Amino acid sequence: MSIPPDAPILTGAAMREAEAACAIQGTSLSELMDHAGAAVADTAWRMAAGAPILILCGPGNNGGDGYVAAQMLAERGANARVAALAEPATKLATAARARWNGPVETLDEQTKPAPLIVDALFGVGLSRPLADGLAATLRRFAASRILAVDVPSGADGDGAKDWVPPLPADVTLALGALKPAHVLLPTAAACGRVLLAPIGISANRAMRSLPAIRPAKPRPDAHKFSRGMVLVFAGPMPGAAELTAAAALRAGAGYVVLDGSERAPFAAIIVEGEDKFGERLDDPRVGAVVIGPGFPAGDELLFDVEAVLDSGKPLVLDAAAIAAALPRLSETPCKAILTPHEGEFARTFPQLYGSKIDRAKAAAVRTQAVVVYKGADTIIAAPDGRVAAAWPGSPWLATAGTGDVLAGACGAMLARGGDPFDAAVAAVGWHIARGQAIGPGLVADDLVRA
Ligand SMILES: NC(=O)C1=CN([C@@H]2O[C@H](COP(=O)(O)OP(=O)(O)OC[C@H]3O[C@@H](n4cnc5c(N)ncnc54)[C@H](OP(=O)(O)O)[C@@H]3O)[C@@H](O)[C@H]2O)[C@H](O)CC1
Ligand SMILES: [K+]
Repeated sequence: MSIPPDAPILTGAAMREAEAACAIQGTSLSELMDHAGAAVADTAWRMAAGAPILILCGPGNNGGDGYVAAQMLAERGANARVAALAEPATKLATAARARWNGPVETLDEQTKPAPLIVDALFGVGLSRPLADGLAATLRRFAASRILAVDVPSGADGDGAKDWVPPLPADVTLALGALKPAHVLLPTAAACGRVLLAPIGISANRAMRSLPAIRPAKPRPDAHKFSRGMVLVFAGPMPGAAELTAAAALRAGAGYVVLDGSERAPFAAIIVEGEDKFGERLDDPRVGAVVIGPGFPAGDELLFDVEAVLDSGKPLVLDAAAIAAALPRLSETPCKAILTPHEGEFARTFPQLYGSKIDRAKAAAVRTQAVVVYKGADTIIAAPDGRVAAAWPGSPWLATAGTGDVLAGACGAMLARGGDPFDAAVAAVGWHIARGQAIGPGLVADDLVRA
């Protein structure tokens, strides 16, 4: 599974806006469909490598892309058949079908498979789950190679419904931009390798996939404090904060202080008693404070979180510290990153609806903080509407303690100064890169070892 890095992500509504802007600038929808169909034909041609191809066409413009591709493949000499679910229901799809010179079979349980199936049944216009009979028909093709046009049919393009496409794709060709369905579970797992075909629209880039991961080199004149000083506050379970502190150092902080713990995970980490925490908050060299790892919810934490908020320092709030800070966050002017996992998010923001992206964005607006909504499909959202989607990440990170490590990496990136959204993106990228590099057998401690 893979996703093109730093690629725009558009919802169905944003896609329609981009189409409309294209039309105003003189590019017709039918030209966009020609570009889409050509990209589908090209990808199918390579995937089939001379083997027969069956193109499944739906009633809308997704089906239109399928007819255009079928005609282009036939003109290239490919052995291409077309099976349709219904008559074309749009002008564009009707015109595309009229251009297809071959026969159109009826798609049903008798339809003979082919080594490559092009799924052009439904794209971003799907409005309800697929009928059971159609889903069963599609499952019969599971042994073939599958190329999905725009999204695997049955997926909600906006990722707001958890409908699972019955025919998972080997390759999904996203048209014009990625869609939320490509980066959010459960649909992301059905997309296989996602490729992006430019079709001529210009996409808003506020929402993007994670950029390619490049480790940032320290400046030639760097010293330990210019690289950022991180203060980690340990709770009653100090092992978690030790991981956090070690991760901050490993992710590039020049100096890390761990308050409230007795053990230093590395000799280079300064350990101090809990009573020193207030004093340290006044240390002007502290570039970021991380609080939450190893804390159960409680008043004691509330007091410390208040102190951090009063200090005005950039901060990373994890686990129980998120709920403790919530009442004051939006009116406290500070740079903050919140790192809730699914359960913490649901408890903290129970009244948010829509896709995981919609909910992360709403939480960022509500708290005026950057929200790293963790999971296999981590979403990073800023209050100004920027979003980065981290799918497919690394499945090896699904193990205890990796969240503590991520909080430390966020602290390190935040302590450098600069924008908290960029810091969170860099931290998530660093975390995934380590997870991918270590792979099988990963335990959280490995992420902070050399
Ligand atoms: N965005 C662009 O710039 C371009 C996109 N292109 C392609 O167009 C599709 C989106 O096309 P659209 O026509 O809006 O929608 P679909 O083709 O996905 O499907 C809509 C039709 O399907 C019917 N429908 C919806 N849900 C179901 C269902 N569960 N079962 C059966 N039928 C369903 C729907 O009928 P309604 O009853 O809901 O009215 C429509 O008939 C995009 O994904 C790209 O592939 C073009 O290439 C142009 C550029
Ligand atoms: K499709």
